Amino acid sequence: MIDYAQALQRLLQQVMPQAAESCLLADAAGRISAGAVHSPIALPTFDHAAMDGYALAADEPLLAGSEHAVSGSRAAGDGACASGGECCEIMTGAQLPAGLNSVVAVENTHMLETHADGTPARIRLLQALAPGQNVRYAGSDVAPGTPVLSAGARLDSADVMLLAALGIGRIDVVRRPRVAIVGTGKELQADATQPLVSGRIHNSNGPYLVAALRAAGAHVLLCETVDDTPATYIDALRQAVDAGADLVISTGAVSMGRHDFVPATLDRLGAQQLFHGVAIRPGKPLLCARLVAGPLIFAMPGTPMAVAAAIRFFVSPMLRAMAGQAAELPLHAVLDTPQQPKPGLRHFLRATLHQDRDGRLHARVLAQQQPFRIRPFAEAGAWVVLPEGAADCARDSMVEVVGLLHGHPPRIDPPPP
Ligand SMILES: Nc1nc2c(c(=O)[nH]1)N[C@H]1C(S)=C(S)[C@@H](COP(=O)(O)OP(=O)(O)OC[C@H]3O[C@@H](n4cnc5c(N)ncnc54)[C@H](O)[C@@H]3O)O[C@H]1N2
Ligand code: MOO
Repeated sequence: MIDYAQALQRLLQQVMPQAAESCLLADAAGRISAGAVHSPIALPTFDHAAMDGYALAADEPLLAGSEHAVSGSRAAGDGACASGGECCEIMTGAQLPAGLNSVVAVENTHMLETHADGTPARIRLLQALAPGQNVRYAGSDVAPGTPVLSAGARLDSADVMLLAALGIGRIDVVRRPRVAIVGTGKELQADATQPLVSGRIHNSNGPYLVAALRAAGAHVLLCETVDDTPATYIDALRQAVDAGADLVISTGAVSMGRHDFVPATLDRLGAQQLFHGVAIRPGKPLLCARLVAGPLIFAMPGTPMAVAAAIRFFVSPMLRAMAGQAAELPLHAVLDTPQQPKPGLRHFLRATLHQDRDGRLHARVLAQQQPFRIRPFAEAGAWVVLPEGAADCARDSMVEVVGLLHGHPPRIDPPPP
């Protein structure tokens, strides 16, 4: 049986980068940038006032008590103009009239006279004014040509704000990987709204996979449930291929039982197997292959935590590589709960995290780690990863932690009482 690193390497050798597509900026949050973006303009776009007050020409500091004749008034949105004198009323955001270079806030002035229409005619400074004070200069936030987004970046709302300010209304993003899900098992009751028939269970892997894959940025094409016969499975795979799937995920029937037909069926279909069985817990019987028609198939064990681990530690790195994203950097935490992992296996454990008073991150591996248990997964905020050679992990040893899904940071809970 191969180890995790070998399995991942085989998988990543199969990566085919996703094509790019153009996306409206309004729809871009959560998408992955397909290329670097450079600023087409300066930000701010012109020198403008940071305060409501008066714009003045100050080659050197203007003294407190100095008096200035006011002509004109500028508001945000007014076009460029030349100054009509030594001082002009100005509002926050208004372009500085040519020839004026400093702004005094209105509360730091005293109005001495007004024009006939009530607008300011003469003011006195109550404080000294330094040259350039209260002016936001063109390009001081972003100079034209500055890189503002790198290829492979996941766009968040802050990126949307920046790109919108730069007037970028469309952006090239990586096309969402298209995924088809096929759950196998005659125990799965198709209609979740009906009371369970004897021997049947509700399908939890299907809805989990739809939610997790969508949260990971994938487009879920279909989520089918089939029984334990090769014919229905093959039919569902055909549907997945016809729908244009880049990846197919099936669950169940990959282990040693008499009804575990998936490995032999994929063989019969001529699928090129990358691996079947990885030295991990949970999820050891995981099978990965390339279907003759093109897409990769992850044939996951049916056990719920085997599915969750396969998504997090195999599918997620694959999706990142397809999107041109670098491998994730894990966090590290102090282990509060000693562990005795089985030698030779990489363990993926459900855990909660908290920070101590010194800001150090701590991990508590949840007590019930059997792979059929779903409740501890729902309580967990992170995965703890213990590598194959971890031996006994004493309390206070440092362990690797990652969020429950890629692109989603681990959840940090309040410290336990
Ligand atoms: N003799 C051996 N038996 C088993 C071995 C082994 O090495 N030798 N490995 C065990 C391990 S580890 C795992 S994991 C499971 C994997 O089995 P399968 O991939 O064949 O999966 P199934 O038997 O179809 O299902 C396992 C389990 O999960 C439940 N299940 C299946 N699909 C769903 C679903 N969509 N939603 C919720 N639950 C589902 C299913 O009812 C079973 O309880 O094999 C061990 N056995
Ligand atoms: O690999 Mo299985 O999920 O341990 O039961």
